[in-house]
Amino acid sequence: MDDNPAVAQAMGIAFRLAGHGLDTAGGAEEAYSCLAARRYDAILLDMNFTAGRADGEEGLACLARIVADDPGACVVVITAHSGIRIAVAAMQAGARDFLMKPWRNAELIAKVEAAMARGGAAPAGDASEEPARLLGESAAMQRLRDLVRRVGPTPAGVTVTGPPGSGRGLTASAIHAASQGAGEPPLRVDLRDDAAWAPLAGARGTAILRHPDRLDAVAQARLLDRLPAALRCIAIADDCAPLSPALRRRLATVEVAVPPLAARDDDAVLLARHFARTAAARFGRAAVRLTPAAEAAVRATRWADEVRGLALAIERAVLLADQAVIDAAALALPVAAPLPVAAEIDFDLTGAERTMIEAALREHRHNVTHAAAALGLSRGALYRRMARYEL
Ligand SMILES: Nc1ncnc2c1ncn2[C@@H]1O[C@H](COP(=O)(O)OP(=O)(O)OP(=O)(O)O)[C@@H](O)[C@H]1O
Repeated sequence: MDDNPAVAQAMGIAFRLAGHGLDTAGGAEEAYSCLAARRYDAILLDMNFTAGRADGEEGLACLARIVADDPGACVVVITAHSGIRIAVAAMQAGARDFLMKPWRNAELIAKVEAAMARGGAAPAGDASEEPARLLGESAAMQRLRDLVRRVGPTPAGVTVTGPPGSGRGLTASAIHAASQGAGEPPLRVDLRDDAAWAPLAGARGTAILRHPDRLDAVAQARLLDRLPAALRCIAIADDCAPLSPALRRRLATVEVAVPPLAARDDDAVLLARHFARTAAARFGRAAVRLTPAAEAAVRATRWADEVRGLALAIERAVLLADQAVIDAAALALPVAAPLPVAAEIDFDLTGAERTMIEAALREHRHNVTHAAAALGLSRGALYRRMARYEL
């Protein structure tokens, strides 16, 4: 991760010549997106990525987040020649090694290979699963990540609640990845399916149990009987209320509530960019960018099926895009809401425009210059529309 494309390009060549692949990210958001999409053997992290900064604080914050999400991550930090103090702080914070700029390619490759070899153990979690990294910079998501880190290492029964599609499964996986048993894949059981209960007999390690709240009282009592004492349980439910007190004690010592997208500030846009990036890579497309109007639409939409609904809309738009951009029209909103019958269809473009402008103004704290840029309008054009809609 380096904000200087020339550095990233030079390192890319050096690594390819040494027989390794290298993905590059120009900033923290892109780096987290890459790390959420696949597992990496090593991460090279520049310690300053805003022009003019040299205190290493950005890099240290990024390192703390990477290591907190995956304590086994192999991070090698890159500092300027004068940055020995920053390098020491990074080593104390969990980096495996550091490299000074300017670097020699042979030293760069040797350090990264040695750091990987020192790690020894396989990455946390099951390598066949997607990494359990919860993206989002909102206060609500930071609280969720904190809670995951606190309850993950304990043996407590945890129930993850929230709206379907909001990331409950990913959160359950993140709790497992933060636990002592992270090296072993969890047993996954959809409790609605009687036939899927069999592996619970004598099971050890961790089980991720879906939908205990959909069981009736008799089935809940049967489940309680079947759960071996040594099994750590992470449940996923719409709500804890339907659980009997006894089952609640076993499965929901702690409830971890995943917030709906609507409570996550600007995270929908960040996730949309992430899904555009991963979908483009998956479908073999060149990088696809969302226009400011598309981002405003993402922000203003109440996504049916939450994050999953948003991901679906972005993936479809990437597939259908004939250029390297996704505009608001390509999102085909509203996404997963049932289509209204003909008499109810509201072709109110004016209302949609007003909503988007309101969202952009809110987002940019009524800074007209920034809101206009986000909407792809000139300041004058935005002022005219604000006057028209009496905003
Ligand atoms: N914060 C997040 N960061 C990155 N990806 C996310 C995030 N939240 C959800 N996703 C992705 O969105 C999709 C839906 O999430 P997930 O399957 O965890 O939802 P869920 O709440 O378990 O849904 P359901 O219970 O209906 O199956 C997944 O592909 C998941 O990786």
